Amino acid sequence: MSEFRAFSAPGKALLAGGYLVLDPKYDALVVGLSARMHALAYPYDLLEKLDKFEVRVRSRQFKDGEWSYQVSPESGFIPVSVSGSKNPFIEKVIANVFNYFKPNMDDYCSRNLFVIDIFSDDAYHSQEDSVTRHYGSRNLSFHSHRIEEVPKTGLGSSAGLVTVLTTALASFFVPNLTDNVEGYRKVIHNLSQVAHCQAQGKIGSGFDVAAAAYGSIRYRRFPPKLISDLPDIGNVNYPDKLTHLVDEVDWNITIESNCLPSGLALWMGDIKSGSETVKLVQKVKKWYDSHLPESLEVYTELDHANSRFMDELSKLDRLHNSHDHYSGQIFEAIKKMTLVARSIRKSQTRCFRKITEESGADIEPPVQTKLLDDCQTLEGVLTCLIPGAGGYDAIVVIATQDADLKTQTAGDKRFSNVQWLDVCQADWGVRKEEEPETYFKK
Ligand SMILES: Nc1ncnc2c1ncn2[C@@H]1O[C@H](COP(=O)(O)OP(=O)(O)OP(=O)(O)O)[C@@H](O)[C@H]1O
Ligand SMILES: C[C@@](O)(CCOP(=O)(O)O)CC(=O)O
Repeated sequence: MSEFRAFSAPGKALLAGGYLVLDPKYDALVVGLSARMHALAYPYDLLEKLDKFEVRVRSRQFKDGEWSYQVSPESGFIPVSVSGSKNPFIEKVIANVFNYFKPNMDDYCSRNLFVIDIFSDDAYHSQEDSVTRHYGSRNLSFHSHRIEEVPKTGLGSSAGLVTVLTTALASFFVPNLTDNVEGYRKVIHNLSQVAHCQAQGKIGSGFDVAAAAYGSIRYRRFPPKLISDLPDIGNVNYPDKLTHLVDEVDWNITIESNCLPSGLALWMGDIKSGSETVKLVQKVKKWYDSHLPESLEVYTELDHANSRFMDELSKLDRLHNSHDHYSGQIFEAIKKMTLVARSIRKSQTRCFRKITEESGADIEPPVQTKLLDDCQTLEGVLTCLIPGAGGYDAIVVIATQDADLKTQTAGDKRFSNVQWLDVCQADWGVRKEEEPETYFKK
């Protein structure tokens, strides 16, 4: 195989199931976004050292955005940095993809250098201190800071990176993957979950990786033990245990396509301040354990509201697919959905406010409740919510397709902290991008 090829994976917004989804008992709804992470894989190249592989990952939109690692079968494919700088997500992808495919040095003796360029769409990061450059047929932001220093908008950049990099790197070992991503989606997903979990310190539910791999879905997590039980990378048993986990083990996971009905639009507003998910999760866990059995009742109420929300969206989606979009029945269904969505939001707000007050984790602080209430007054809005872990990061508004929130909120002081991101729902997961040459700098 000697062709250039490109892949991309979507960002995410968790619309229902925050915190609960950390427990394999509860479902969550996550939508894939139009903002995507891209990987351009170059043809094989030759590295002078014939007893090693080298993976060179370049992310040129960020200062010092280049990471090179060498691996060899003798050392259990433990990546060794040769560029001096480290990126834990890239490192774990390399370790797992190599341990899974176990390439033989002899088969790759003149093809042992793998070069991959990463591009991320603008909505993932704050655009301050950046310049726009034409890159191929795209406009991309180039930042004057290193990746870790650029503020994120919370769209799941690490999950997108891990998933698209896993796909691109795997395409060196399985030539037919490029034209058959669908056939390898499960392997890509499972390997990406392992790598992301290891890089992140095993704290997340994996909903962001699942959305990067599959797009908009109803998601129920795998038992965390599946990954924590793996031996350390480098252990002689690691390759076999990993392969068994990826190919044979039943992950007991739910991944079902569940997207927003096509007549509705998702708006995502970035708020000019942020929250730290890890700290929020720690506080909520502590609250949950110390407030049983009452905390279980709160989770049960939340879960009930979340399930109703997902079911109503699915119902509306089915109706949309079987009717003319302007039929009276659709208008009636949207009107009904608006009422149902508002009662669901009331219930969610009551629960999140209670958790906020009792745990000290600002999941839905009063200013955010007020902002959501203000959004609710805008024309065409069905419902609004605080995505993911909540806090001060972002809001999501679900509106009819003709509602223009940018125009409605322009100059309105109530929304002065909100920056509407240029994203919409795009419910497909990782995929091949046609015309990889459109990524080349002219
Ligand atoms: N374009 C990129 N190039 C290289 N590394 C990246 C890129 N995007 C993300 N990363 C890696 O992912 C890290 C950010 O991951 P983190 O999980 O903190 O953010 P996130 O996934 O965007 O979070 P959230 O779930 O809140 O959206 C970066 O510090 C970097 O290591
Ligand atoms: C709190 C949690 O349930 C959601 C976090 O979502 P986000 O990263 O804030 O989009 C954690 C998780 O599921 O990984």
